Amino acid sequence: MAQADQIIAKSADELARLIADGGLSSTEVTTAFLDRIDAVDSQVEAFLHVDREDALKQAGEVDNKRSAGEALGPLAGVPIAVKDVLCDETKACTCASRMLENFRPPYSSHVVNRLKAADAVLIGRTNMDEFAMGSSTENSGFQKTKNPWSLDSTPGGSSGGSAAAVAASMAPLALGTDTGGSIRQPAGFCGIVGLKPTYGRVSRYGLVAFASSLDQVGPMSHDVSGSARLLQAIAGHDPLDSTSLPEPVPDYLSTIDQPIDGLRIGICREHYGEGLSPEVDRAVQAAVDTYIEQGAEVVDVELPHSKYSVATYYIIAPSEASSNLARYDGIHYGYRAEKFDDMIDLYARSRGESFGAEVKRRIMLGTYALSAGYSDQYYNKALKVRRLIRRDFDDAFSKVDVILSPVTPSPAFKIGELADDPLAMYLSDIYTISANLAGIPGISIPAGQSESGLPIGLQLLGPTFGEETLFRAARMFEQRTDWHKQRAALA
Ligand SMILES: NC(=O)C[C@H](N)C(=O)O
Repeated sequence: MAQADQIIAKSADELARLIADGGLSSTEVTTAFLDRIDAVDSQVEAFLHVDREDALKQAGEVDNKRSAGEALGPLAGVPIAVKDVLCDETKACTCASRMLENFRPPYSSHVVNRLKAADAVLIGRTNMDEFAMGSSTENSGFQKTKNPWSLDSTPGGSSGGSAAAVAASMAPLALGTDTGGSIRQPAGFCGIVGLKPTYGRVSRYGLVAFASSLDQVGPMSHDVSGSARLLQAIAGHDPLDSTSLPEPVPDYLSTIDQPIDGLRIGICREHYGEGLSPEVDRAVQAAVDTYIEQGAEVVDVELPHSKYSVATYYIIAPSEASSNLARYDGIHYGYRAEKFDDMIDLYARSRGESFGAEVKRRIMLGTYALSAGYSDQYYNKALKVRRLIRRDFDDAFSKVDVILSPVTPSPAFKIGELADDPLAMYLSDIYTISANLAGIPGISIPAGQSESGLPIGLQLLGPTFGEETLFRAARMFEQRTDWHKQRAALA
């Protein structure tokens, strides 16, 4: 194997350690990943923007710091792909929308600043569903990202570019965002690890808002240690986000290899009914057996309101989106229509010409749900159901440490398969959405493969601030299996 092939096959944790010890320079590592992008991204289309020179400059700075004996951050020299919804003042931030095609943010997001402070190399900006609305990355205003395991399948979404970048070994780490499953679902479809943190664990400052009470930024990687290392760098209180919480951040990496004695795994029987593909069902049952072999106890839990989670989400998320996206009016910033009659016409044309169909659908749904005379019936009622969903989880976590479930009802669907059926697309988030409504953390880990060779994910949900438990429990599975070592066979 050539040196570059060996580098891109390594996990983020191995790379971080090798660079820190001087076994590899960041320039070597970054070059290997940039070359991989050059070789395969024309097939995968995971990136919207890669600046080779800039990435190598960042890598060179890390190498110089190292040779000067200066202290290095925890991600020193490790390349990371960033979803194009997180502001970086040195780059355009498009949210994969024509509306923001030329938008250069005047400031950087908290997480981008944290990555820079951790000495990471920001290698490129990844594709996504427009404004994070979607589950397949087909709603991007620019390109359709392919699943590296099967180029005619979607990578999931909305963080499909980030998931595909990691799965295709174009970056060892990526940042995604998760409003209703947008980290966990693409991680599941692409055979990688993805974690949605507790709401408030990671600052949303500089994250372009979709649904502010649900959005969280989180890590994506090949294995659990990569996500733990990345979360460590971005978690913690930020006074610039009033919803960020001052809870201390544990040292995730130091406990990750400690198995949880007598782990209590909650299973909700309702998760295993109609609509679940037999292949996913089998993989999840096999995962349960793997835990039982390690002394875990399986406990039935009830989540009686989770059947309302998709309906609840598709009122609350579009309502917040309709308000958040009101700022794109063609005047303040963003796309402006060339021809218009008056101000109202300018608003209408600018929005009409630059937003895609799904964004328009969500704005209309949300505006309707919030409108006078309907808000009690829809929005306010959805808030009450959200509270009940949260309460179900509180009850469940008084009995168990984690709740185990599929990530999605089936492995990755084909490009175009659900594109004309928004409801079917919304249902692909059925297992992930309730965690966002409840604000709790969830992790998706590789746990199997379908007969046609597509990855199958496993989800573990934890109580508020239970990320450490999730990492340890996920690592117990990883130590007994090698799904996380499988790589997509791209030429
Ligand atoms: N943004 C997300 O978390 C994904 C979800 N499928 C949505 O379209 O809202």
